[in-house]
Amino acid sequence: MVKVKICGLMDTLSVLTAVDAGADFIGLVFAKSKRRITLEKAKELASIIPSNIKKVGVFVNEKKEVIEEIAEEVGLDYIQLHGDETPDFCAQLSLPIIKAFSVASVEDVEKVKGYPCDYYLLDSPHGKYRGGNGTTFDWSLVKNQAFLKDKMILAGGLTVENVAEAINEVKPIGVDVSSGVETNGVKDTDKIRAFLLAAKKGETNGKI
Ligand SMILES: O=C(O)c1ccccc1NCC(=O)[C@H](O)[C@H](O)COP(=O)(O)O
Repeated sequence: MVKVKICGLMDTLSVLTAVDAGADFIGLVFAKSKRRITLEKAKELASIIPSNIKKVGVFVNEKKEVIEEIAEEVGLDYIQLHGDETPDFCAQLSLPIIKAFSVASVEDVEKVKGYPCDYYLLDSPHGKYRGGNGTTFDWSLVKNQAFLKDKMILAGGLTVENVAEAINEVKPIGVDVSSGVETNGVKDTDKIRAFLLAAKKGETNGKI
């Protein structure tokens, strides 16, 4: 079954809803964003996430020492790098890595090759912030690419309305959402449940 990451959670009710509705990854944003949370809040939210659900810390061009200190304090399972981090930088981190890439061209997809990481999060080109902008990209750029198959988390503008279509068309190993489960910029528990239901019903690439 496809894995689902719900990103940018900032409050207890949203976290408990994502946990109850079957999320596989929960993303906590430590980068410049309207969804950025403090270290204290992150520790509080992390403490109510069961260990089978992976806690992902999202960073943009952050120092290795800062990432490692936050990861240790919060108990992160994955580091999501959403900036211009190099393959060398990814290799230096001791935790599992999700590397995010903005996809607007075939060349952008080619850049993914050679990155040492556990998952590639393929996202739309960034807007005001490096992620979480709620826009889709051309999925045809990333489908039928053998080298992406086992590691691809599809992101960018996914919603309850388009997530099943996205899964069927692209066949990623996972999907990620932030804006699509919000109402007026705030996480919406009904949308979190509906998204997880729609995503988990979608087809998979048979690898999970
Ligand atoms: O979500 C943010 O505010 C954010 C800010 C800076 C860097 C990354 C950020 N989010 C990372 C994510 O994984 C988002 O879920 C992803 O970009 C998709 O967002 P959306 O298009 O809003 O579903």
